[in-house]
Amino acid sequence: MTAPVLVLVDHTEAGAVRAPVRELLTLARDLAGGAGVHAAWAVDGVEPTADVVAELAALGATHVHRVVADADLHLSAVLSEAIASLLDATGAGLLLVVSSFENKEMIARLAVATGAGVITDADGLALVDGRYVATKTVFAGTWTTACAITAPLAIVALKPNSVQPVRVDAAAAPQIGEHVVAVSDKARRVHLVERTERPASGRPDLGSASIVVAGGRGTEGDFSVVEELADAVGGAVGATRVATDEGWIGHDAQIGQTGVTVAPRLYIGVGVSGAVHHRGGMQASGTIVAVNSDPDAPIFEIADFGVVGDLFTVVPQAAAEIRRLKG
Ligand SMILES: Cc1cc2nc3c(=O)[nH]c(=O)nc-3n(C[C@H](O)[C@H](O)[C@H](O)COP(=O)(O)OP(=O)(O)OC[C@H]3O[C@@H](n4cnc5c(N)ncnc54)[C@H](O)[C@@H]3O)c2cc1C
Repeated sequence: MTAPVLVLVDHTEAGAVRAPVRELLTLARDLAGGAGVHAAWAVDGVEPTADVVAELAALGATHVHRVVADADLHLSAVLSEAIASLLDATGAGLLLVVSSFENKEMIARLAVATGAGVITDADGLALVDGRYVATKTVFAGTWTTACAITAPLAIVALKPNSVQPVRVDAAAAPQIGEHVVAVSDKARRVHLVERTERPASGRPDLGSASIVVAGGRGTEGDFSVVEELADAVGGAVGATRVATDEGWIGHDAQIGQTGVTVAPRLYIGVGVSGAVHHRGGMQASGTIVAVNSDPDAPIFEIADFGVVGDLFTVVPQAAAEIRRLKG
C-alpha cells in the first residue's frame, strides 16, 4: 500500500527552505513509492520563488501547493485547518513535518480534528506491512522504540539530522497549485497582534544544527570560548540549564529535558558534567565529544571522544587548529 505523502515546507522569513525539509522530502520520496510527493508552502506573507520550486522538485516534490488562508497561517489553529483541508484534497496518507515546538502544537490539533495517529520526535520512518513505523528514543535517550501508526492517516514529526538528504537524478517540473482555505470561527479566536524577528546570530538554528557546541558551569560564564569553537566548526551554541539560569546565555539555548532536544551529527560539551536532565536532550547525537577537567564526569560515559583538561586551555587550541586546517 502506498499513498501520496504531504510534506509541510518550513521556510525562513526570507523565503528559504529550512534544511530539515530536505530530509523530509527525501524520506517522502521513498515512502510514497511513486504515489506523489506533495509539498505544502504556507503563504504567510512569503511566496515560494522559482528557485524554491526548483529546489523542492530536485528533492522529489511532484506537486507544490501554495496554501492560502483567510487568517494568519502563523497561528497553529489556522495552519492545522488549512493542512487538514489539503490532506483531504491530495488524498495523502502521511503528513511529514519537521519536529519543532510550533509544528508539534499544530499536528496535535490536526490529529484531534482528523483522528490521525501522531508520532513526534521520530528519528526514522519506514512502511512495514502497510503501516508506517517510526523509531524514536525515549526516557532521556536511554531506549529506542518503534511505534506503528494504526489509523488510516499518519502524521510524523521528524527530528532534524535523521535522514541524509538525497537529490533526484532528473527532476521533473512539479505541478504547482493554489489551495485556498476559509477557516472556521474557532480558528479565529486568537489574533496575532505582533511578530518580531529575533536578531540573527549568524549561527545555525540550535534545534536543527548538524554541529552543536554546548557550554556548562565549567565556563564560569565566559561563553566566548564556546562561541569561538562553534564558529570554527560552523556550529550552533547550546548550554546547560545552569548556564541559562545564571543568565550567561538566553534560555532558548538550553539543551535538555526542560529545554531543546538536539540530535546533531556532532555534539561538543564544554565544561558540561552530563547530568541526566541534560543528557535527555542530547544523547541521540551522532558523535559526542566532551571537554571536562574531571575524569569521572558522567559525560565521559556517553562520549565517543573525551579530553580531560581545562577548557580554557583545550578549547581555544582546538578552535585555532580547526581554523588552521580549514585554511
Ligand atoms: C526538573 C529538572 C529539570 C532540569 N532540566 C535540565 C535541562 O533541560 N537541561 C540541563 O542542562 N539541565 C537541566 N537540569 C539541571 C541538571 O540536573 C544539572 O544540574 C545541569 O545540567 C548541570 O549543568 P552543568 O553540567 O553546566 O553543571 P555541573 O553539573 O556543575 O558541571 C560542570 C562541569 O564542568 C566541569 N568543569 C569545571 N571547570 C572546568 C574547566 N575549567 N574545564 C573543564 N571542565 C570544567 C566540572 O568538572 C563539571 O563536570 C534540570 C534539573 C531538574 C531538577
